[in-house]
Amino acid sequence: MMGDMTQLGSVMAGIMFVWAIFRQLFPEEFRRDFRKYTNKVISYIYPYVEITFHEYQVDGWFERSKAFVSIERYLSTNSSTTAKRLKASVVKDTESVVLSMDDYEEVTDEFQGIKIWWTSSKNFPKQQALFSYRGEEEKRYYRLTCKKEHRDIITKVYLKHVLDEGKAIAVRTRQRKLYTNNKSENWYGYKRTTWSHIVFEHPSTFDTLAMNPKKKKDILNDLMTFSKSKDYYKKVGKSWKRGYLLYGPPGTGKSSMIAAMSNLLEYDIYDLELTSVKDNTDLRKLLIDTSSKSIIVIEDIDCSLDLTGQRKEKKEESEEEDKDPVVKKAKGGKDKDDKGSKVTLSGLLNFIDGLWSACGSERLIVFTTNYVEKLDPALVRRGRMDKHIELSYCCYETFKVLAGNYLDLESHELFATISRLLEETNMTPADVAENLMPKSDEENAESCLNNLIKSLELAKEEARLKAVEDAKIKAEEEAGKKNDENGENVQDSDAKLGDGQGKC
Ligand SMILES: Nc1ncnc2c1ncn2[C@@H]1O[C@H](COP(=O)(O)OP(=O)(O)OP(=O)(O)O)[C@@H](O)[C@H]1O
Repeated sequence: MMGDMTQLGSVMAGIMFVWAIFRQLFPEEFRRDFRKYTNKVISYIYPYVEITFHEYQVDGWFERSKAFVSIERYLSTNSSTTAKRLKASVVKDTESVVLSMDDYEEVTDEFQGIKIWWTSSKNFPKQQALFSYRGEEEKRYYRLTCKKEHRDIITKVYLKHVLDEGKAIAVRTRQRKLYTNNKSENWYGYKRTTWSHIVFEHPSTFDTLAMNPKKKKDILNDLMTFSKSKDYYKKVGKSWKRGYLLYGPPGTGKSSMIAAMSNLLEYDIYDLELTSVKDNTDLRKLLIDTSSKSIIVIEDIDCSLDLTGQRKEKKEESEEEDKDPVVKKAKGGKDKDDKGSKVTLSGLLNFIDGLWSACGSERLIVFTTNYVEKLDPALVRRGRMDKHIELSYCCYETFKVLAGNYLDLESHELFATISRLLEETNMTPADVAENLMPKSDEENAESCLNNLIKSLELAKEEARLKAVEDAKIKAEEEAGKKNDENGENVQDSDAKLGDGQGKC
């Protein structure tokens, strides 16, 4: 053993000696040329092609290359069963463990009968810098090797397949987020609005959503067609986005539908609070900061800003405030200089379909309102809000979905009474759902249905009394008008929710 060690030591010493002589005799330039030519010769006879994908792009210090990330995801599904050494990492966005092949591992892949070898490796920095930055750290890379004759199919078809598949895996495994905008101030006092997010987990789906089945199917088809229409939008020269206007009384399922849309398409949600947006520039910045595959929601658009179709009148009122005719301070009217939102209708229209709106793709823009008739027609015209969806009071079809969800009931003898009562009175799906929920262990499906019947009868009676009261007030007003020779201006009371609204 001692003898072997001595022998090995003398061999090593010999090699070092020869290397030192070689370095002295042949300067660095010569060695570089030598390497260049040997590489050339080898490339003639070497039957393989190698493509390297670095983790960080030359011009991107801190951002990992998208191709590298996609390949990592793609290989993680492949390599976790074939590679012998795996590396586990927790992905920040998903907080789930992702297994990928460890450095210096090799896995093989097969595509259309072609064999492809993937290796992972890293380069080390030449010297350790005092202040390390991205360029001086270890540089990881993946290397693809394939036979020369397969070069075309690998570069033109296989790589696209890997990148697409990697992206799809990332979408499948990511956790969706719910973003909201807040005012923030950086260390030098500059105020701007930024997005903050939480993980989005909402149980609402199109299965649990109670509405007319035909209408639901139509919306589902529309959404699915949209999500698969990338090429179509490109062909017709439109940016890949679609506007939805959801309107109806409170508690009819507008928010539930947005959650169901997000769960169906696996999109993030950006819940935009317009009153916190300083001005149009701020709004544009927020838009640029949104990602693709997302739903941008502005809830209660009629309350967010005054966009009620009275632009001309507002123009006169607000001329001193701003040159733009529709500048209006946020609801609650705050000081113009600082707190109030100066977002204008034109700013909002630009947000929806201006040039900037084309950055990012595969996006839904959803407005919700309880008072559709109050919105400026320009805001909701087709092309901007492509699909107008009315969510209305509970009808029998809606009730049947809720009864299935809440009580596991498909039919019951009390259904006929409920059907009749629903035709005679207005009750939101939220209220129907509340009545169907068992409140104690003693309650069963039948007692819940009876609770609903009682509530419906009560609501019917209340509506009758209110109608009598309204008729009385109206009659008094008419009489007052007649008596008043000067014709005092009596304002109409606000339209009551649900009056004249259809169901389903
Ligand atoms: N169509 C529906 N299908 C299933 N559940 C519903 C439906 N409508 C309302 N609900 C139930 O009522 C609750 C409130 O509904 P939701 O918040 O979606 O109504 P909304 O129309 O957005 O109300 P608002 O205008 O006040 O925001 C939901 O959490 C859900 O449980």
